Amino acid sequence: MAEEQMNVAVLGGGSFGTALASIAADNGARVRQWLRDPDLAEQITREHRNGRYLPDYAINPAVVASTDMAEVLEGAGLVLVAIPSQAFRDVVRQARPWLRPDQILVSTTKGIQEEGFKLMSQILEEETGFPHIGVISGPNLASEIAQKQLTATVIASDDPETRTRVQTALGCDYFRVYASNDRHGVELGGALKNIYAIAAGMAAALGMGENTRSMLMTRALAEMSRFAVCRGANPMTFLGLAGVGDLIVTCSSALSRNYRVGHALGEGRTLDEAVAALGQVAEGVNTVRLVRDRARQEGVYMPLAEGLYQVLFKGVPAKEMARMLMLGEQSSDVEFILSREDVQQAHRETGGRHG
Ligand SMILES: NC(=O)C1=CN([C@@H]2O[C@H](COP(=O)(O)OP(=O)(O)OC[C@H]3O[C@@H](n4cnc5c(N)ncnc54)[C@H](O)[C@@H]3O)[C@@H](O)[C@H]2O)C=CC1
Ligand SMILES: O=C(CO)COP(=O)(O)O
Repeated sequence: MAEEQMNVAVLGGGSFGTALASIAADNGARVRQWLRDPDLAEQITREHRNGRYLPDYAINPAVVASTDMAEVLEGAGLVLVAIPSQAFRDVVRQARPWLRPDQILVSTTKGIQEEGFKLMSQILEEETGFPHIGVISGPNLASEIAQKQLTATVIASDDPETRTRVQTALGCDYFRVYASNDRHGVELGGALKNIYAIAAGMAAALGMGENTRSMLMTRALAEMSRFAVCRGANPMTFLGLAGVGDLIVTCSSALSRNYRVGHALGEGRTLDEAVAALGQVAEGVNTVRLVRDRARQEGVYMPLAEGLYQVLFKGVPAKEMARMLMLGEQSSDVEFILSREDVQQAHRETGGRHG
C-alpha cells in the first residue's frame, strides 16, 4: 500500500492540475499527468513547464505528461481529476477502462453538471461505482500555489482512507490539507462561491467599496448555506476553508477567473466578450444559471443568485439590480439564530401598529 500511495495520476493540464501534480512529485510520488494537447504534454515532460497555463512555474521534473490515458493510469493509487465540469464525465468515461476499485478517485473541479444537477464526485461515483471517492476544495488560487504561497485546502470524503491518503500525498510545508466528511457541503461550497466571485468582480469594476464587498460576501455565505442545507449538506461546513475561505479569496482577487469575468462585465463588456477575453473556463457563468433554476424549483430564497442571473442573462443593468436588492424585504442577519419568517412576522405585526 505504501508504494501505491506514491503513484499519482492527474487528469487535466490546467493550472490547478499542474500545481497538484508538481506538489505530489515534490512529496516523492511517481506522477503522471494526462492532457489532450501533445505539444503541451511534451513541454511539461521535457521542459518542466506548462507554457499555456502556468508559464513561469518550474514543474517538478519527475512529472511526466502524456496524452495516453492507459500509460497515465497504469499503477496509479490516487487519481486527481482536474477537468472543467462540462468535460468531466467524458474524461472519466475515457479513463474508466483503466480505473480500479482500490484506487482513490478525487475531483478538484468546482462546477455542476446541468443534467440532473450533478456534482463531480457524484459523476465519479456513477461512472465507476467505486468506494474511495473524494473532493478537494478550498481557497486555492493555482497561481499562488505555484509561487509556493502558504495555502490550505480540504479533502472531503466519508471514506477515512481517501482522506488520509490525500493528506499524505499532497500535504507539505506550503500546502496544508484539512479533512472533512461532508463531501457534499465541501463540493457545493466550491461550486457556489464562483457565482458570488462574478458579482464581486462586477461590484469592484462599478466602483463599489469595501463595505459593499463585505455585505456581498456575508450575504452570499447566508444564501450558499441555505441552498446547501436544503440539499443535505451541513451548514457548519460553510464556516470552513471550502466555504467562507474560498468565498473570501475568490471574491477578493483578480487572479480568480470568475472575478475577472465579473470585472469585465462591470466595465461594460458583454458576457460573450468577457468570457472570450478570459480564454479559460469560469465555471460560475454556468453555475449561476443552474443554481438559480434549482433554487426556484426547490423554493430556496437566493436573491443574489437571482439578481446576478438577471444581469448576466436578461440584460438588467448591474447598478439597477444592486438598487433593487438594497430595497428588498428587510431580513435576518444569521438565519440559524433568528429565522427570516420571524423577521417577516414582526414586520407584519409592527407594520400594522405603526401604520
Ligand atoms: N485554477 C485554479 O486556480 C483552481 C481551479 N480549481 C478547479 O479545478 C478544475 C481544474 O482547473 P484548472 O487546472 O485550472 O484547469 P481548467 O479549468 O483551466 O481546465 C483546463 C484543462 O482541462 C482540459 N480540458 C478542457 N476541456 C476538455 C475536454 N473536453 N477533454 C479533455 N480535457 C479538457 C484542458 O485541456 C486543460 O488541460 C476547475 O474546475 C476549477 O474549478 C480549483 C481550485 C483552483
Ligand atoms: O477556485 C478557485 C480558487 O479557490 C479558482 O477560482 P477561479 O476558477 O475563479 O479562478
